[in-house]
Amino acid sequence: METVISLEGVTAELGGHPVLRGIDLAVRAGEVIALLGANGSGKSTTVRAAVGRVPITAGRLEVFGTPLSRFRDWRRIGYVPQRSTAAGGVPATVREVVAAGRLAHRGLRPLRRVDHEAVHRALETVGLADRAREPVATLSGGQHQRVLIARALTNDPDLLIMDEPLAGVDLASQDVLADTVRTLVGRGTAVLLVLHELGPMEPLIDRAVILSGGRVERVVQRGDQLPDTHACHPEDAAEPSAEPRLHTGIM
Ligand SMILES: Nc1ncnc2c1ncn2[C@@H]1O[C@H](COP(=O)(O)OP(=O)(O)OP(=O)(O)O)[C@@H](O)[C@H]1O
Repeated sequence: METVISLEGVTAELGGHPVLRGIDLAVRAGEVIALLGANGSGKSTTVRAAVGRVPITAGRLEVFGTPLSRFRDWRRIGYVPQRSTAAGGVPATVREVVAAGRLAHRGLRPLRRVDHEAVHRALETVGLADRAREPVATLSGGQHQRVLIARALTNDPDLLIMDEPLAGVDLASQDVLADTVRTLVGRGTAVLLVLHELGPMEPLIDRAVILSGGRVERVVQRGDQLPDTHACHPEDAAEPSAEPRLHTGIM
């Protein structure tokens, strides 16, 4: 299987402080990899480094066999950052936000039929084709998340990276997101997820990489015992939430 992304001994600093202290991670075509760990363990920084948003200070980082510094084929990677919204006060429709994902193809030229088809396909994948004409501002948090994922899917990426896609998302939308990931994996797409709770993603995860203090603490293969949530997020244990628990299974 092709290795779509590999990190070897990757280190990175933010604000002059070391944040990643030697991350090893490999994702192959069709795999679903979950990055887990306590708040501040370096999960977001790892995926941001993987898409070139945080410079690495040492180690090797390759995407599709090319060092990141020389990689140019960004259409092959879809990235959904943490805690963003699709609306941002802009009165755009769902279709317009998703169509922005085709800018890499079209620049500022008008969208062609093939672009519209790609947008429609992405909206169908996340179950929002029937909401295409609605303003994004009218969507729920979970639907927003699905719009952002659709935008990341418009170029049929070979690697989809999502930073906490389940955060603040209702259970019904979580199930839709899990179905979306299942569909993508069926097409051979690799998926790298930052998660706090596995929720309905759990049966899809091939490997969980648990970070601690900017290092890989351990790797858990599918079928092996995953840690419980409190082991990953001790701070969560100190403040039990009044919210109903997500169905986390072995997490
Ligand atoms: N812009 C920044 N400047 C300085 N330090 C930062 C910056 N962003 C993050 N950090 C620090 O880097 C460390 C890792 O942060 P990161 O966001 O990668 O963790 P995380 O595992 O994704 O956490 P969470 O689960 O809370 O999202 C933390 O100690 C954080 O305080």
